[in-house]
Parts: sequence; structure tokens; C-alpha cells
Amino acid sequence: MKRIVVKIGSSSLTDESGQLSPAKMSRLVDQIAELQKDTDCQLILVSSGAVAAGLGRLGWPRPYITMPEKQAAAAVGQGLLIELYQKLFAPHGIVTAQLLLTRSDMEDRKRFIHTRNTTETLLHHGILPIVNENDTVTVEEIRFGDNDTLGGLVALVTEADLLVLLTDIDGLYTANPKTDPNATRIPDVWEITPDLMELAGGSGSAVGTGGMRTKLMAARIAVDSGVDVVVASSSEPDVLKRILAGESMGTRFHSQQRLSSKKSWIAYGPRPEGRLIIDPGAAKALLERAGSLLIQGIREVEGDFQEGSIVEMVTEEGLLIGKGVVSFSDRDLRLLLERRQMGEKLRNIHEVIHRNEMVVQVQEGSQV
Ligand SMILES: Nc1ncnc2c1ncn2[C@@H]1O[C@H](COP(=O)(O)OP(=O)(O)O)[C@@H](O)[C@H]1O
Ligand SMILES: N[C@@H](CCC(=O)OP(=O)(O)O)C(=O)O
Repeated sequence: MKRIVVKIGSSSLTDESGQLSPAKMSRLVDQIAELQKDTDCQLILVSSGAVAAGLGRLGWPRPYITMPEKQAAAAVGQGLLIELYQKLFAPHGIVTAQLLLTRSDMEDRKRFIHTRNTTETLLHHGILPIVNENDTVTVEEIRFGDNDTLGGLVALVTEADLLVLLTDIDGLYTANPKTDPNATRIPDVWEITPDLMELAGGSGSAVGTGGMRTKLMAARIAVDSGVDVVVASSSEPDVLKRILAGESMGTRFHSQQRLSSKKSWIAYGPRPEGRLIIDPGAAKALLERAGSLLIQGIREVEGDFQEGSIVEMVTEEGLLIGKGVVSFSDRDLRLLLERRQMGEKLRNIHEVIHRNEMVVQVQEGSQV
């Protein structure tokens, strides 16, 4: 059984006037329904379009709206979006479910697991989850900000096999083809390097958010979690079926390894609440011997955090070595460092971050 997350961008769901396009949506719905019925695939849809649908219905001009107006438009539009999906999926006998998530649902381990359990239950009963950001309640601190990142995290939560980002362009190009006519498509990506990130620009349409840049960020989350990613054009006939049949379409980002679900969550779920400055010996043990972080390797403690919080491990030169679940609060760690300074050996203190609870970054953005 294959599990596929399909993310559809606003431009693929709306017409030139910015309103939801039933014609575009039904073409995509028919493909998803066909896959769900005729293959052994489980599908999860991440759909944008709430803001566009709301603005379209209300007739508000996009360039002049405030954040509360955008959120109000999303509240109107999300209802319209789901109503239309339900109407289009019903003739196929498919029941849909709406999941509205915020960043904090991914940061909190319990809420992350509840999201996973709910999704599993829906899939088990053959119900199609349709996910969007809960735009109405999100303030900057708890926003994903774009649905590409949300798609990457949904692929991580659901331990998907494939993430398909459907958009208005047939993949990643060497430059934004809307501004550079010499740009050529890149069919395969084996490593998302900083140079590749440089190629990706912002959105090319009035309704899109993030452009190719956020698609690459989403691809990084997914490939690090062992999920292949395809960026392809939503208007290509039978695009989903052809991708699943192995046809080379758009740009495929190949995953190299599969981190455990817990490690993927540590890497991309929560924001770190503090930093541990570690010495060169500890950095070497983490990078070369996959060791745990011991109290002896810590030089300094920064931030306010509790046992169980996620913290970063950084060298004195500022190089980020990794992230992990810390076993002590910042207060207790500071106390232990003071006691060490006073000559105590601290031999009976167990790991500050256990190796099973950490993700080590050998270079920016890649984990082992
Ligand atoms: N290097 C690039 N290759 C392809 N597209 C790019 C590139 N840089 C920027 N883009 C832009 O990204 C857009 C797709 O992203 P976006 O507008 O956010 O769509 P969506 O609403 O589907 O998420 C393309 O239409 C294109 O203008
Ligand atoms: N949550 C927003 C989507 C924001 C977004 O990322 O849009 P897009 O770049 O079109 O995928 C909405 O439903 O309008």
C-alpha cells in the first residue's frame, strides 16, 4: 500500500479572476478518485485556495487587504473550498474530511501524535483527508505561512511514500521561466544544496505564496524524512497517474535515507527553545561516533527550557551540530556546570541528550 500526499496550490484551483474554478478542481478530483479506487494507494490532499476563494466571493482587492481581512477571507473561503470538494468527490462515493492545522500542532509532540492518529483513522475508513493551514487563527509565530511547508510536514506526520506538489509550472527550472526565457527544467535532484536554493524564486502568480523557494524547503523536509517529492504541473493530463506509473514528470527530488518518525519530528517539528554550546570533543563524538551528548562536553547553556524541550547543539564557533530532546532543564544544567567548575566529576549523570533522541546535521539542512 502506497501513501501519497498531494498538495495543490491556489493557482491550480482558481481561474483568471481568482475565483475557485470547478472545471480545474473537478479534473484533479477525478484523478484522485481514480487512484483511490483503482490502485492500492492511500491519498491525502493538502489544498490551498481558502484565501483566494474568500477574496473572490467577497470581491475584496488582494493587494490592499490587511492581515485580519485576509484571515476573514480565509474563513469565508475555506467553507466554499470544502463545500466544492465534497460536491465533486460525492459522485465518486468518496467521503472527505477537513483538517485545519497550525504550526503548534506540529511542535507539540502530543498534538503531532493526535494529528497522526486522526489521519490514520480517516485513511483506515477510506475517508479522504483534506488539509489546509488554519489561516483564521494563525498569527506569525504559529504560521506555516505557505502550504508547501505544510505539505512537507504532512508527508512527515503520515510517513508517506511520496509527496506531489502540483502547481502552475512543470517543475524546477534553472531560473524562474516567467522572467528568464533561457531557463531549462531540472528533471532530477539528488541533493538540495544552497546553490540549488539560489535558483528558486518567489511566486509568479497573484494568488500563489512562496513560489519555488518554499517548494524546495518542503522537498528538503520530505527527502530528509525518506519521502520522494515530485513538483509537477497540475494542468498536465493524468499527471498523478503518470507520476505513479514511473513516468519522468516535472522535477523529482530523490530521498536518500529514512529517518525514524521521531527523528524527523525532532528535525522539523518543534522550534528549539535553547542552545547548548559544546566543546570540540563532544562535536567529534556526535559527528563521527554517533554518540550521546554528555554533561562533560557542554561549555555553556543558553535559553529557558524544561526537560523534554528541543534544544540546538552548537560549537563555540557557532556551527550548528544538531538538535535533540534535552533530559534536564536549563536551570539544572547550569547547576551541574557550576558543580563541575567546583571540581565535581559528575560521573553518575546520565546523557544530556541521548543519541536516539537527536538529529545531527553534518551540513546545513542534512541530517544523519
Ligand atoms: N526556478 C524556478 N523554477 C520554476 N518556477 C519558479 C522558479 N522560481 C520561481 N518560480 C515561480 O514559482 C511559481 C510556482 O509557485 P507558486 O506561485 O507559489 O504556486 P502555487 O500556488 O502552486 O504554490 C511558478 O509559477 C514560477 O513563477
Ligand atoms: N492556506 C492558504 C494557502 C497559502 C499558500 O501556500 O498558497 P499556495 O502557494 O497557493 O499553495 C489558503 O488556503 O489560501
